[in-house]
Amino acid sequence: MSAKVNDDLLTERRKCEFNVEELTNYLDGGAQATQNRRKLEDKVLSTKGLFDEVPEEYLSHKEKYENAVRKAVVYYKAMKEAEDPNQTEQERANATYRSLLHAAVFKDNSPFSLHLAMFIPAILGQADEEQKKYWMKRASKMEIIGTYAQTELGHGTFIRGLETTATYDPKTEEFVLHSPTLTAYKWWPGSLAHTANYCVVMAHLYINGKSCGIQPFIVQFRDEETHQPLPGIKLGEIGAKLGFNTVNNGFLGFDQHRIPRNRMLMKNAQVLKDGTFKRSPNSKLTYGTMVYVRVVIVNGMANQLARAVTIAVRYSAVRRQSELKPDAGEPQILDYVTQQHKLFIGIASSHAFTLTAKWLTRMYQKVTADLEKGNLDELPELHAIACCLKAVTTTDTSVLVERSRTSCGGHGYMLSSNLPQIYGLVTAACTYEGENTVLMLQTARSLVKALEQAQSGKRLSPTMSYLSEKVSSRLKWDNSIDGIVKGFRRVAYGKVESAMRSMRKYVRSGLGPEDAWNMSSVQLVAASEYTSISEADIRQLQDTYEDLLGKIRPNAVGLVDAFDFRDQILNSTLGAYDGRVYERLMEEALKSPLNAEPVNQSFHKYLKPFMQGKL
Ligand SMILES: CCCCCCCC/C=C\CCCC(=O)SCCNC(=O)CCNC(=O)[C@H](O)C(C)(C)COP(=O)(O)OP(=O)(O)OC[C@H]1O[C@@H](n2cnc3c(N)ncnc32)[C@H](O)[C@@H]1OP(=O)(O)O
Ligand SMILES: Cc1cc2nc3c(=O)[nH]c(=O)nc-3n(C[C@H](O)[C@H](O)[C@H](O)COP(=O)(O)OP(=O)(O)OC[C@H]3O[C@@H](n4cnc5c(N)ncnc54)[C@H](O)[C@@H]3O)c2cc1C
Repeated sequence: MSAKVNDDLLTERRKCEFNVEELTNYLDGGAQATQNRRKLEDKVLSTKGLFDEVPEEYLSHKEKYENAVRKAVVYYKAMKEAEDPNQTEQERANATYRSLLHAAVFKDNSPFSLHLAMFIPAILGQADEEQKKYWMKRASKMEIIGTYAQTELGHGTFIRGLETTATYDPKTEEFVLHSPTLTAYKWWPGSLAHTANYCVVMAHLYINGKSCGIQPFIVQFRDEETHQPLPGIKLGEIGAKLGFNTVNNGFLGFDQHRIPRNRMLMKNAQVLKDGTFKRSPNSKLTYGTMVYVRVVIVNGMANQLARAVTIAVRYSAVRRQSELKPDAGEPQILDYVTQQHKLFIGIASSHAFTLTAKWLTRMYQKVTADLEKGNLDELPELHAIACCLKAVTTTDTSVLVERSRTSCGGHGYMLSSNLPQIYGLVTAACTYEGENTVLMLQTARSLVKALEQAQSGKRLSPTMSYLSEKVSSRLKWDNSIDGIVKGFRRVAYGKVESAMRSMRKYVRSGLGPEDAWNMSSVQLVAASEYTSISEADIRQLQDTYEDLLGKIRPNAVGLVDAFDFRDQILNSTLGAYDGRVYERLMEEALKSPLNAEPVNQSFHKYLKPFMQGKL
């Protein structure tokens, strides 16, 4: 018999003014896609051994990792077995695109996440056809587990400053990988410490003493039978972190470690047997895996934000507190306009990020197809837009998830609410795959070039076209949709123009271009933040903001129900569909090992002698 649903939630669901299932179908890409996703979730989540008897927050650092590896193998097998052979690749991708299935199993991400998120994409994007065929067979069957090892102890942002060397030895037709300094150690790659046995290493290639730039190499670093580190390889775990504590981020040092010539991934650049180096058509093609993951991150943010606001909105419908009017009883905290202001922007932003992610994914697929035909024309724009959207969506999501947590008061601070863990996951994305400030400056670099082109009369790409609009500074915009769009474009134009004017002022004062850039960089970052506003996203804005909040209020629970996250995926005492928050908070509290006995041994060992003055 299912538990009784909280009365307030029942009332909220009765007063919803739209068809929740229709919105769920829209978000999934159609009723069939919803059905496929639910079928996949049913199958996988019914697998034995996927869930923790003891909440993982009560395990040690080592136990958490070992438990996560146990679950990862069960989960991966369940996902493989659940695949519907009659589905197309696209249908399969759609079924997982919106699903946060892994979140039901891993509150703090999986030790396999880098294998799927970067190792396989790096092979697909950087290997030549023969290499792709061999390595994809092994990687897709999980015969090997890989990661992506680029960041070093001393360098993360500045890829051209990476110190790991790969020196070609034509006599043996091998590369010698070496970490010349401590700061050259690879540091951060997920799964690197104890899980993976292969990695794609980004290293500085030298041939006959000449630098050939940063190139990708596929490197085995653990024996496939014994899992022992190979000779010349130093490995370890980097330690406890704010989050990602089951991702097994590690360090790796090379000591003159030799690999065969065919282990350099040679889709873009090649090294022939005699050491002849054939350059890539564009050295930045080596950075392609990062562009791909930045695109994936935008969609990931939409889903994680939807999860957090689902928890917070449902809790806000159940929680009653304080007094809005005398003698009227305690209201639902969702009736406070401040609470609506905190949470409804999160619902809207999640939808905006979903639409943006779909648009960006289509752009990525088009540019990638062009690259296969040797057409690199739109690569710079894809890079600039991917940098901007990754930075803006991760920053906004981190702010909005933290706001969801604090809007739930003390219970939002409980790990059993899952809001702290979701925050830990999303805030990491402000740093990984390119720290956000650095990425915004990459976008700024493209904006400045575009404005210079516009001022010399050249045509601009669609996403930069606002820089060529002769927009009168005396523009009067009303609060119609078109007026708001025009307003954003005017502000965005003004910010780029102001940053550029500032740089020219510094150059006229005698500064070099690099120092002028640095002095104007705060303005340049601000100018980039406006690139991601596009007409489609803000067409829904209405005249006045408070009116809009009032219109959304009766539909708030319906809107988050439409995200269609099952309780196992929310993994939250505050966000369950039935709203039994207090019973769930108590159930989870009683799982604490400290509650196994009424008097803890520390009383007799320390407290009692201390209070009796005997310590
Ligand atoms: C909840 C979300 C789930 C998502 C799933 C994720 C799960 C996995 C979890 C964690 C994974 C994390 C993995 C990592 O973090 S991997 C390491 C990531 N590291 C980085 O991103 C490093 C960032 N740094 C850079 O990208 C570069 O150093 C740089 C900042 C771009 C600078 O590069 P460089 O110095 O070489 O170039 P310049 O600035 O001099 O610019 C020269 C021109 O090159 C163009 N450019 C630069 N990069 C690219 C690119 N990627 N593609 C195309 N073009 C590029 C640049 O625009 C300049 O062009 P111009 O014409 O202006 O000269
Ligand atoms: C959870 C997590 C998982 C990760 N997983 C991986 C992985 O699997 N594989 C991998 O290779 N890496 C991984 N990383 C590493 C990540 O890619 C780097 O942390 C990131 O690229 C930033 O580099 P850094 O940490 O060296 O910071 P730095 O590059 O030292 O930057 C430090 C600060 O300096 C500022 N700064 C640096 N350069 C500039 C500039 N040009 N202009 C203005 N400001 C600047 C930045 O804004 C930043 O705030 C992971 C990181 C995290 C947090």
